[in-house]
This record gives sequence, structure tokens and C-alpha cells, in this order.
Amino acid sequence: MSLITARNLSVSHGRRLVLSDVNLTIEPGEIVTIVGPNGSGKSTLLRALLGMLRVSGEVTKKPGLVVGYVPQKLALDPSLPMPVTSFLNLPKPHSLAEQAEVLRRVGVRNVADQQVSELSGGQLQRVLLARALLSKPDILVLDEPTQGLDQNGEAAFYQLIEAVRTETGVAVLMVSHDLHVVMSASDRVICLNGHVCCEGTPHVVRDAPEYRALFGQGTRGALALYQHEHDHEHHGCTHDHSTDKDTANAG
Ligand SMILES: Nc1ncnc2c1ncn2[C@@H]1O[C@H](COP(=O)(O)OP(=O)(O)OP(=O)(O)O)[C@@H](O)[C@H]1O
Repeated sequence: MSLITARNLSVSHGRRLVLSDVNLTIEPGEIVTIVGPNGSGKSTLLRALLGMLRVSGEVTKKPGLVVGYVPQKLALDPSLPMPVTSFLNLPKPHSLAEQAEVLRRVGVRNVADQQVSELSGGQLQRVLLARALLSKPDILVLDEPTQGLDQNGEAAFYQLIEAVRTETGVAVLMVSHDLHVVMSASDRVICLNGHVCCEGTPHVVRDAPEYRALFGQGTRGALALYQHEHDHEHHGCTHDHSTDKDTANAG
């Protein structure tokens, strides 16, 4: 059974239609990335899929689905002492051994006693990932998890995500406002601009006219940083939105 299915999903903020008629499914173990310009509705789509917004259409989740959410930013008061080990116990306590194992897994084994507010950007993202993994999720949901990291940091983070997926079989749904390296770490990319412009494997989307109208070809170089081998079937783009080019804005 699919983990999450959206059918004819539309979302309005006030009177403004932000997402219209989105159809998608997330299957167990796959890495799906949503790309699109600023304001194209990526975060709205995530929140709608997570049941945080009123929508029209239908969102179905596998019964008992466990979601590990990795936020874009952490809203912690920096003046409050919060060692990593306490942070990992929110909302549910975990043994020190479990914590040590998951910190090791995400490549920050020595930060347990540090203050969360003193972590570097890359360390913090890994700690947020560790916390999400402690819930043993069926799906990790990440909203622009590498904001503020440089391109190498970004590539390393997505390689880690892929390694975790391979080890645990967790599905991954990520949002990015740009192509960068994230796309090549994905099995499937959904290009969003208020609606699904095109979707498919990274290469299919990269070559799709709808995608190029939004992003041009300037991000090709970043793809070379990290290539992911695809040995499964390619999905074609679903429909032609050549008129999108008139309103395209690379943000
Ligand atoms: N709570 C809200 N109330 C009103 N409008 C909103 C709200 N949240 C988002 N919007 C609007 O909905 C549109 C889509 O926003 P959303 O945050 O989903 O885009 P995004 O693709 O994630 O953008 P970015 O790449 O800049 O993060 C934007 O025009 C935004 O201004």
C-alpha cells in the first residue's frame, strides 16, 4: 500500500488558490523531492499532506503511518540550556544507547553533551535528522533541510539521507526550492508551480521543458557533484503546461 496518496488536492490561503489539483503517491522506501520556485506551494503541499491544513480533494495515509519530520529551522530559545541529549528526548525519552547509535549513524557521535544552540548548521541538521529517526518512521519529511549549508555540506547531507534510506527502508519526502544536488539523490522529482508541472526521475525532469522554463539549465553543474544510479523504470512527464512559461519565475 502507498504511504501517502493525494487525489485532486487543492489548497487555498484565504481566497488565493495556492495548489490546484495535485495528484501524487509516495511509495514505501522511495525518495521523492518536490522542487519549484519560491512561493510555488512546496511547503503548503507538505503541510497539506501531513494533515496540517484544510484542503479540498483527498489525502490518504497508510493506517498507523509514522512520520519523522525534519523542520527547516528550529524554534528554540537560544538562552535556554538544551543539551543535544535532552533535545533527542523530545517528545519521547530514548535510552543513551539508542541516542548514541543514532548520532553515530548520522555522523555526529561527539555532540551528545553539546548545547543545541552551539551546533554548526550541518551538525544541527544531522541532530534534527537523528531525532526524526528515533521515532522509527515509515517516512521522513524534510522541508528544505540544507538551507544555509554550502554545496559540499548539502551533497554530504543528501548522501547521508540516501544511505539511511538504503539501510532502513524509510521513504523520504523532501522539499527544495532549487535543483542543486538534492535532485540527483532522488528517485523521483515533482516539479511544482501551483500545480504539478512535471514529474519523473531526475533526468526526465531535468530535461522537461516545463522544468527548464522554471529553472533554465544553470544548475546542471551541481548535478555532477553527486550522481545517483537509477536502475528502475523511468516515469515520463505527466502533462504539458507550455503556457506556464509565460508566468515562469525562477524565484
Ligand atoms: N499561512 C498563509 N497565509 C496566507 N498565504 C500563505 C500562507 N502560507 C503560504 N502562503 C502563500 O502561499 C504561497 C505558497 O507558499 P509556500 O510557502 O507553500 O511556497 P514555497 O514553494 O514553499 O516557497 P519557498 O520556496 O519560498 O519556501 C505563497 O504565495 C505564500 O505567500
